[in-house]
Amino acid sequence: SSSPLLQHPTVDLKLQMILIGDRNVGKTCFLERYTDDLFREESKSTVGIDFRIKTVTVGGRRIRLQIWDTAGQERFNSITTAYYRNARGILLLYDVTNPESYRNITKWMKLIEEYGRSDVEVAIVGNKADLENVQVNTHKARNFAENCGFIFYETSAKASLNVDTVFVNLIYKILKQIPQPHERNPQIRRKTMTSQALCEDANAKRSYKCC
Ligand SMILES: Nc1nc2c(ncn2[C@@H]2O[C@H](COP(=O)(O)OP(=O)(O)OP(=O)(O)O)[C@@H](O)[C@H]2O)c(=O)[nH]1
Repeated sequence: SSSPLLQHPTVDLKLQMILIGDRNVGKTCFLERYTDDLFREESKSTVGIDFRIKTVTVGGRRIRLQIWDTAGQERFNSITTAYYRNARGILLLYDVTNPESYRNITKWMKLIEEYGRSDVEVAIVGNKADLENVQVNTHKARNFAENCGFIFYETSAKASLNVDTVFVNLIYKILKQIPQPHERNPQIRRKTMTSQALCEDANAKRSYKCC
């Protein structure tokens, strides 16, 4: 059996992310577009939890992503919330043609607050933006997300709109919290640690109560 280093000779970092949101908003399709660049009209409802792996290079760092896809049905919450605590990034999806899925964002945020890491980075994602009968106001949704300090995008898994962009932006935000591994130069090391300490302080003060 080879060492983990030999198995992943080029990976600098492993990150876990999780997709949450109401059933049928397109979480599985969104993830499949990202990892396999495909789209299914007949996507099956997720039972419990599933994951996919993707390796990407962001900011010059090779990152192995483990991305969890959860069932939107409430009866699975006791299973899926157990995966929140290892996730550095959460993608909270709603369907732009379904106002109820947007209103339920606050319910999902309560679960993030209860089960997630205090320094988790969140993206609010309005999916199915390819459809014509959009019912959720883009500006209101964006304002809401940005007031919470979250990333915001409208996306389409079907038309392949902004799917990569959401992940890249989220990864950049997460990387800001993680010191670079070039710790040989003490000058750089001190700087990195200071900025990380500042980040941690800012995160400690952050609360979703603003929303
Ligand atoms: N038009 C359009 N349809 C989409 C898009 N994304 C997903 N769908 C459709 O929406 C339906 C539900 O997609 P899923 O990915 O299974 O939804 P989910 O959020 O994973 O659902 P659960 O597993 O039940 O929580 C499927 O019929 C998809 O084809 C999109 O961007 N545009």
